[in-house]
Amino acid sequence: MTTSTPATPSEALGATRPRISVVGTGYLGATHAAAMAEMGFDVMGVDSDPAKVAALSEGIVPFFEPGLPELIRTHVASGRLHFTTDIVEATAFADVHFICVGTPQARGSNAANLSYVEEATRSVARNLTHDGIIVGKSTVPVGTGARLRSIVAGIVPAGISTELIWNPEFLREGKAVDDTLTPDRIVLGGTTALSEAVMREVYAAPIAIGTPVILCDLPTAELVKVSANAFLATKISFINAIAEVCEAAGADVGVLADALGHDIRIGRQFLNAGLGFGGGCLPKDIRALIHRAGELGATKAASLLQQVDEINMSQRQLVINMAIEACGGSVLNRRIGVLGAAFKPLTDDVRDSPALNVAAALHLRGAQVVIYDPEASSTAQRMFPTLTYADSVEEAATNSDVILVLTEWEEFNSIDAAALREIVALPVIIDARNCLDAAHWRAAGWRFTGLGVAPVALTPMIPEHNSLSRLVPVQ
Ligand SMILES: NC(=O)C1=CN([C@@H]2O[C@H](COP(=O)(O)OP(=O)(O)OC[C@H]3O[C@@H](n4cnc5c(N)ncnc54)[C@H](O)[C@@H]3O)[C@@H](O)[C@H]2O)C=CC1
Ligand SMILES: O=C(O)[C@H]1O[C@H](OP(=O)(O)OP(=O)(O)OC[C@H]2O[C@@H](n3ccc(=O)[nH]c3=O)[C@H](O)[C@@H]2O)[C@H](O)[C@@H](O)[C@@H]1O
Repeated sequence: MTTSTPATPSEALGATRPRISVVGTGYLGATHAAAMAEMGFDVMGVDSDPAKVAALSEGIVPFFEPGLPELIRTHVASGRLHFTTDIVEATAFADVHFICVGTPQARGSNAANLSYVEEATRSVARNLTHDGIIVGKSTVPVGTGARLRSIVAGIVPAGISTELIWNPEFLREGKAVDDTLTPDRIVLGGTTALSEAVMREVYAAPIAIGTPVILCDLPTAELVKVSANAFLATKISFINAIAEVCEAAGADVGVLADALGHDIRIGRQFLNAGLGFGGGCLPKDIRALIHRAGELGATKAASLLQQVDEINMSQRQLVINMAIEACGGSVLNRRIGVLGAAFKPLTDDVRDSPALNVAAALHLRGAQVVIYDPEASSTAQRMFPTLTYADSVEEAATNSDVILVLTEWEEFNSIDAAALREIVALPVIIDARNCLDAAHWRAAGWRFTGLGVAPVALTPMIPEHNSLSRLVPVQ
């Protein structure tokens, strides 16, 4: 890199202020590009999908993410944010190149498919026209950064200096804008003094409000990310395992989770028992970690996470079985109203959605499944075109033999249970996200079942040999 003494870190890259490229403008990249523009940088988003680039260039976000369309429109209009399909244009424009392409689960394996990350990194490196920093943001198995470094070293044009560092992302869909503008932490793996200084300039806004910066080596940065997702997944499977005990013992997992959550060492978040986790990240990230840990001979992590995955997937089967049972042993020709298709509320993302998994499985068993989701009907329709989609809760519920609540959209809390009872064939509801007020539904005459709570009809069991039992009045 430039050896004279630069006034600012970005001047060392030959820029007055680093200009940013974001390669891959999906859920992560589009949000990151918009947030960088919001922080005052000139940004070019690059995507190989021309339709996505065309939409984003017009300020249209091709997926549902609260607050993102406004941010994109603002900065497309301000001229700070551009989109292109041309990597050559982006490498000529920018000094800091964020790699934000997908790392899906490989077909037929638990491993991550790294072909997109590798191709995106290669295309940046081979087209560099001036010194720059390549910043990996995609979630990758440990060891990927080191491998990419050697690839980059072999193809970067002569006379150009570049560094490759890793800066994993922790945003949640549905809260992506806030999470990007005000992250919990900024992890920087494998930086030199120069790249650290440039990244501190890039993240000056969140750093100024106290966001901690964690500097570490490349493998630690890669592992922080997948461990965070693995821990969140473990918390969810833990509570779902305890939910099974609660149900068997007549306890209430919701109350239990609230009580656990008061212990700040545990915390209440990610202790909602129910249908379990899905989405484009948690499932594939724990599987990639199982695979990588296995390759590294780290068998304890692999076997722990294997259990987490198995418990999680068994929740989907549990709900399928509950629906079959509610229909008297077979769902053939029974009408099932499904509320929710997205993998969680506030998104239209249906990648590995537990809701769609359950809905499709029941459809394959001969049920007439009608799905309503406030935002995800179109994405769900693209993935499962043979299922039937409704425009409202009422349409999905009409003549149903059972209703399944599979995504906890806020809207479902304001359903008038009494009015809905009038239009169903049978007033039976399974709340697989434990998000509804059971008392409200039962009072309106519904047979209501949640997960991790004992069936309401059970009478309390008091062992005869317990002398206190004589003191308990018989109801
Ligand atoms: N979605 C999320 O909430 C988060 C995702 N991540 C990670 O970020 C990465 C991206 O995830 P998503 O944004 O969800 O995926 P996505 O599938 O929504 O977006 C990836 C984008 O990259 C584009 N692309 C692929 N190869 C390309 C190339 N060579 N050049 C230019 N564009 C290319 C695709 O067309 C697509 O638009 C993954 O590793 C994921 O694990 C990390 C944190 C949060
Ligand atoms: O790597 C990623 O892509 C991201 O993955 C998750 O974010 P996200 O996939 O958007 O969704 P979460 O909010 O984590 O929810 C994941 C799944 O867990 C389920 N969940 C969540 C919480 C809970 O208590 N119970 C539960 O079943 C949700 O319904 C959902 O299906 C992480 O929370 C982010 O920090 C991370 O950046």
